[in-house]
Amino acid sequence: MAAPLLELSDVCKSFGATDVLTDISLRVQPGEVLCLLGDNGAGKSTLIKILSGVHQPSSGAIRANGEAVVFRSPRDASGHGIATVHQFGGTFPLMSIGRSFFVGSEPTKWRGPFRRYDRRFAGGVAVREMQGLGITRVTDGDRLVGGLSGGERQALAIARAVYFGAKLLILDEPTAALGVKEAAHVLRIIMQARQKGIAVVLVTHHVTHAMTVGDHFAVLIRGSLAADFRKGERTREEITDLMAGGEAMAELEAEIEAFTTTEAKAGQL
Ligand SMILES: Nc1ncnc2c1ncn2[C@@H]1O[C@H](COP(=O)(O)OP(=O)(O)OP(=O)(O)O)[C@@H](O)[C@H]1O
Repeated sequence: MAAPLLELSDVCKSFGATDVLTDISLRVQPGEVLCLLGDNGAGKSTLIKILSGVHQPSSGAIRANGEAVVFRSPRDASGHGIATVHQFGGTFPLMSIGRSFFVGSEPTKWRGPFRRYDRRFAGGVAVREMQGLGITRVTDGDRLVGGLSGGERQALAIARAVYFGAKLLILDEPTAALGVKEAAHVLRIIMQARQKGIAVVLVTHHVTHAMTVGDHFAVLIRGSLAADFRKGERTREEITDLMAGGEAMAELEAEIEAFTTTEAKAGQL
């Protein structure tokens, strides 16, 4: 079997005296969707910041395609084909779709002192790539990003990452602020990326969304890897329990049961 696209071995991260991640070992294979699950504060953001070069591990190792790597900056990670898309697509509301698609590597036309940003080319490519992801309502690359819906912005950011050669997409809560239809569309786009052999690390609180597209699941509890399993190995209830730390859900159920019993007794008096 080929070396994993990305492999973490015993990665730990502390901020001062606070241990945020402890001994995280994980593998991401090409064309697989790894869902990173966990309650608030479990360490998901810290872990994806390590994968994307924003933070460096305090200890442990990272390998990309079997070779030891150190991501000192997001640029290092993107040099290895790792692209992160944040909740609102990380796009610029006051920029046109074309400009936002090419920001940092604007295409130009003409030469020497006449060299200009090629607005038509940029807009055309951005629209074509978004349409390729099923966003057919966007037909004008000069439209402002601010006028796009949340799902369309996610699609723009994903289309951009794929166009520039991402091999691993990190999607941070991509469906959190979306309605049902838009969320479904973003999940479809994730499946399209997967079909192209792109790996996806999907951070989400939505167990249903994770179960719809995930091949591989990692659950973090208080900075440790509480479970690492593949599709079909756990039920929805087991995953929800794990995410809530198990006892929390059991306690809540017991509380609700006690409350219902008391209410029922009071009603009988
Ligand atoms: N720079 C930092 N300095 C100190 N502690 C930090 C820092 N960054 C994160 N933490 C702590 O690490 C823990 C994990 O935070 P993190 O943001 O990674 O969790 P999360 O799983 O992404 O949570 P959420 O789902 O709420 O975004 C939290 O207790 C947080 O306070």
